[in-house]
Amino acid sequence: MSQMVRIATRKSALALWQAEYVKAELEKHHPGIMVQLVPMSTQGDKILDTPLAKIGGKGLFVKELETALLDGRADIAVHSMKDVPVAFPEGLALQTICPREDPRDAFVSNRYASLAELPAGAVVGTSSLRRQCQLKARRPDLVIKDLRGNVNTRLAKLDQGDFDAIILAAAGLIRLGFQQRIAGWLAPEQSLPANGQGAVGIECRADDPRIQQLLAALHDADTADRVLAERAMNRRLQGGCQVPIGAYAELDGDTLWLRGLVGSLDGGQILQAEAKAPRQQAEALGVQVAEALLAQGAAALLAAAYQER
Ligand SMILES: NCc1[nH]cc(CCC(=O)O)c1CC(=O)O
Repeated sequence: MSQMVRIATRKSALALWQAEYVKAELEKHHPGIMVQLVPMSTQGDKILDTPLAKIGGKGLFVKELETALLDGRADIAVHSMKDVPVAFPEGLALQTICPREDPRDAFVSNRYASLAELPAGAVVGTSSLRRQCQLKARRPDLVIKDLRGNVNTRLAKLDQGDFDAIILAAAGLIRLGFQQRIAGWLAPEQSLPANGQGAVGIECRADDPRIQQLLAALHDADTADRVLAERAMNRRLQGGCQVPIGAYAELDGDTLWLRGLVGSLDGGQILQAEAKAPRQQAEALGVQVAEALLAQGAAALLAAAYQER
């Protein structure tokens, strides 16, 4: 009998792209396998009019998918690692991390070629506190407005003229075929990416060796070690909620280089720390960079960001 795998996925274009990608990879590595998508709506998709940080943060995008796994309605769930809370539920495993797409933030505008070209008072759309604080630190003269919705919705709002520019993850734009809309890339020095940005992870039941065996072929160890360090940093700094934190790791041979950032919402204060370690010590590296940020006062900034919501 042929193997069957059911993929729980959100219905947004990006989520469906990622699920189709995993389906195609499974079919490539395991000829004859049957793969089925099980699309579902999550709280994060239903509530579109409120800033994410106010309604409980990123976990809203994954909870329904995880329930489907635990109920046996699906075998795997495909996530943007950025949206997966750092505290992980019991009974589930997230061991498979696919090769990372471009992790940078992208500048998208119909009028201006770069951030530097934006005039004072220009309106920039982003809903991420991380992007907001780094943007305000660099350009306090800009007006930052909240921008929710999936990638297509955000582009539509830009095209309607609601914003002079918007900032989005390059990965989502590239995956959906909107690469030509990227006017400029923000280097990590300008906008340190979120932990896991650009990486797709596959979650399954912890006690499902059949599925785990099938997934092994899709795993990318380089991406996994980078994301492990990034998530360890976020975990040491707090829990799950949306906060102005950047965490970005690169690999040079077998050496991981992790950079971390915590900011105030108004961009008035930006704390930064970085360290290097052998890739085998990814988690310890994350904790080390987090502690360097805490030593500079990160806890107070995060508490203030939490209060303001
Ligand atoms: N928070 C929504 C979300 N989750 C993952 C991506 C982009 C793709 C990725 O980072 O893998 C996006 C959109 C964005 O931030 O612009």
